[in-house]
Amino acid sequence: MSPAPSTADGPAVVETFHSLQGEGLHAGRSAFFIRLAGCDVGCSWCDTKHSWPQAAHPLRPLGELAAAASAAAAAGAAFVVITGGEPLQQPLDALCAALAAAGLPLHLETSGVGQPSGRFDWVTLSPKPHRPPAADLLARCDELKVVVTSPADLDFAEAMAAEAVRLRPPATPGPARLLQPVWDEPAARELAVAYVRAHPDWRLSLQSHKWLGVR
Ligand SMILES: C[S@@+](CC[C@H](N)C(=O)[O-])C[C@H]1O[C@@H](n2cnc3c(N)ncnc32)[C@H](O)[C@@H]1O
Ligand SMILES: Nc1nc2[nH]cc(C(=O)O)c2c(=O)[nH]1
Ligand code: SF4
Ligand SMILES: [Mg+2]
Repeated sequence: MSPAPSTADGPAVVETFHSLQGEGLHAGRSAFFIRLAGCDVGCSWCDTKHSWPQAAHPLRPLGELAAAASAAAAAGAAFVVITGGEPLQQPLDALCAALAAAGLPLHLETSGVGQPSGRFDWVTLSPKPHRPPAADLLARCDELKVVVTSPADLDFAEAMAAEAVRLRPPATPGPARLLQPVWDEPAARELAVAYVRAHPDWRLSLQSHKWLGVR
């Protein structure tokens, strides 16, 4: 009989699921999600507050997560999304190395608060005004996805986009620019829609999974 898998080498995980990417430039594509536990960023409108206490969630063995990602790949997932909680609050090198066995691109959803680690094919940075992101994430991210609750968030979004460009070598394209209205607030939706209509560098990101009622 083989020994029970060790959890000592795995991260604390809230949930894993196979759905469609609901947000950002890859919205609408089949994706396997790994939601890591732990976040101390404290966004008042966070839709995942149950993920905040890391110790409330079980450690999952790396081999089990890699096997789940491989099964999702066989079932049609086009990429793996590591989200949370705040994924940068756990070390990601070993997790990314283990997930390579599934052969899927790895995407990261992060606020940029924490210690950058791991190797990713796509980085979504959703910076928060009260906890500015690490400069290396801003310099490397593929998309900038700013949650909009008030007009000040639009100024913050422009400042983050300008900084992301400033931190890159000359003539390097900046990240894709997305505004995501905070969920279920019509005034925030109107603000984001009006801004994108007048600013062609920006595009709207809706949390389409919530509109669809899927995970
Ligand atoms: C739950 S967070 C996890 C990843 C990471 N902690 C972060 O904030 O980017 C996933 C995404 O959902 C966004 N988000 C969280 N709560 C939201 C809400 N109520 N409305 C719209 N977007 C939200 C975050 O800004 C982030 O882009
Ligand atoms: N379908 C779906 N797409 C998502 N994109 C980012 C998510 C997240 O919570 O990070 C998320 C999520 O929770 N569900
Ligand atoms: S950083 Fe992400 S997970 Fe943490 S509180 Fe903010 S939205 Fe929620
Ligand atoms: Mg979500």
